[in-house]
Amino acid sequence: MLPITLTIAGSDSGGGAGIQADLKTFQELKTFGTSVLTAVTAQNTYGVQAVYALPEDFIVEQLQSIQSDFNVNALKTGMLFSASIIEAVSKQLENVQAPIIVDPVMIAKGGATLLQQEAVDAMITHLFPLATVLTPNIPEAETLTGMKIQTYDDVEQVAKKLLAMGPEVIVMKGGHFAPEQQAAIDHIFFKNGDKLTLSAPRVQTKDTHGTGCTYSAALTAFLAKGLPMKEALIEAKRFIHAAISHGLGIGHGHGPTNHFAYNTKAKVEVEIIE
Ligand SMILES: Nc1ncnc2c1ncn2[C@@H]1O[C@H](COP(=O)(O)OP(=O)(O)O)[C@@H](O)[C@H]1O
Ligand SMILES: Cc1ncc(COP(=O)(O)O)c(N)n1
Repeated sequence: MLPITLTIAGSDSGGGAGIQADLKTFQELKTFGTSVLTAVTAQNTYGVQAVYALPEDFIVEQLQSIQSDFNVNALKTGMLFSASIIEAVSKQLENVQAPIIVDPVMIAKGGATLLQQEAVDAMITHLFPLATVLTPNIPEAETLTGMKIQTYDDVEQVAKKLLAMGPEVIVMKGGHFAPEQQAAIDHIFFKNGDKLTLSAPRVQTKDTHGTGCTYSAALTAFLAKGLPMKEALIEAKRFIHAAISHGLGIGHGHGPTNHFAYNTKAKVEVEIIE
């Protein structure tokens, strides 16, 4: 049976992030992608020009349509925008057995708000207890904990605080951390105390629109296919690294990543430190 994946996120008209990045990634990884739209953005590689959030009832309606027909093998959340959307979605996910990957999307690379300030608490209260994996970038992790991250020690302390909020695994994504380093390093912390560090060469490029969405979608797809957690994390890192390394030169601003690359280009070596 084809694994079924689900993304609950916002639409990016420019096709590089949000629902579009997720579905492209799900498809490349040979899973059957389904989607629940929370908001529609007018967006391109320059930034977000407008945001239109959908009514909570209609978001729940979409989710019910999927839940009443499909056996979803893994799902992710992306842009959830408001506290009321988070509450409605979380309620609907309460009895889900499949892995839930929460990408706590807050601010687009161009600075547009994708999560209202007062929604941060709702996310912590309602969604984090349901999360299998949480994938914050550094600014998101700082906002969620109210702590500053400057050193590796800070990364670990913040991750511990996030683990206490409910998720089983915290992926502290390194795209924004120590940009002077030659590597893009993700530090991963597990509830049982295990740690995993995944490092890949940092690519000098401005085409990083949708990296977080694409990464969490790849992780969702690999988990849907039944890979054990650590293998899924390693393959997701390979997927995003290939996508960033082979930019498509699309648009005039911060371009999208290449969702084809994992399947069409040589695989990069990810350094694994356990
Ligand atoms: N320039 C880069 N070169 C290689 N990998 C990168 C680069 N920027 C981000 N990554 C990787 O992409 C993934 C998404 O990270 P990040 O950019 O921090 O997330 P977000 O898009 O949510 O801000 C992580 O695995 C990170 O290490
Ligand atoms: C609809 C939508 N969802 C999420 C993002 C975040 O994108 P990025 O991965 O570049 O931070 C975005 N720009 N638009």
